[in-house]
Amino acid sequence: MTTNVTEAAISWRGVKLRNEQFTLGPLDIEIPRGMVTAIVGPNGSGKSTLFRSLLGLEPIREGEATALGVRLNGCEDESYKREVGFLPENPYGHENSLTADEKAKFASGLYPNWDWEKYRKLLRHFDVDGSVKLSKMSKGMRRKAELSIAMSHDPELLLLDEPSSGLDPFAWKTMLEELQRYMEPGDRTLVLATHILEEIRRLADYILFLYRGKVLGLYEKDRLLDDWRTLVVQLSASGPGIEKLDATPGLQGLTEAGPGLYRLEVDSPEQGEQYCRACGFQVLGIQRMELEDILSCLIRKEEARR
Ligand SMILES: Nc1ncnc2c1ncn2[C@@H]1O[C@H](COP(=O)(O)OP(=O)(O)OP(=O)(O)O)[C@@H](O)[C@H]1O
Repeated sequence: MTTNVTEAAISWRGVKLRNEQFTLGPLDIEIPRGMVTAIVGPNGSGKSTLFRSLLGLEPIREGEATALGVRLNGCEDESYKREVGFLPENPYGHENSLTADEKAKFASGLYPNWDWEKYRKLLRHFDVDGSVKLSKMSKGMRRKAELSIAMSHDPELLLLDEPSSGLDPFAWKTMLEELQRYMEPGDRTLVLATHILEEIRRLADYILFLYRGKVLGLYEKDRLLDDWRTLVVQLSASGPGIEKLDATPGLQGLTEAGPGLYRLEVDSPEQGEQYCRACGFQVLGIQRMELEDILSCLIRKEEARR
């Protein structure tokens, strides 16, 4: 799968990761550079596994994977990791006894671009006291501290696994502001896994849908929300039958909503509507689709294929 963006920050070709219970892939994806990509998918679809593979924590044994131009299979190139910031889904237990400042001190030794001023500014903006032990912080406070640390070397690639988990609405707003500021120079790439639709609406340029370890699609968010519509169509007893509906241009999903009444999910609504009218069907309504409905439709399609 390719986007229309020529340069990719992350590129997978036939990548497969496997353990006893789970297979992720094969993945063929290009995540565009300089953009925000949200990875969206139900629990257990492989979002965190995918992040771990980018950090070398899950070995890639099949396929070709590159990130920031570096080949990741068997990668010993630590310089790549200096350009990456990572916020894991769950905090690391072995860091519990550290204060945020102590963890930051450790990180400052790993990242040549570490910026103490940036770190302090982020802590101030998030209202976190860096002298408190991570284990003594509330869940949200720790999240904010760890996010500040992940961003303080101004990484070229920022990977955030459910960053807003535990954040209150004010902290969430601060996080959005900081992430938007991070993207401002134009050459940074942010990839985040999230279940928060509002976060996707506000931040994402692209959406990568994952389901049961498979990619259902990589879409430009604005196009996706513009293009996908629900058409409600009434068939008449004397007119053409349901088999005609199956040929609707851009048809993604079709459900019966009542006697002779059908709900069509389409990704080319104008052609779909024209076609339905030309067939003599009555188009009773056209509605934009929400992200969750688009994801449900893609999942139903994938389930039908399995
Ligand atoms: N139906 C299931 N029941 C139990 N475990 C599952 C199921 N489906 C997948 N898993 C497990 O989920 C793991 C993949 O999870 P991963 O953390 O990468 O997903 P995720 O998309 O980040 O999920 P979450 O949204 O819950 O954080 C696999 O190791 C697999 O064993």
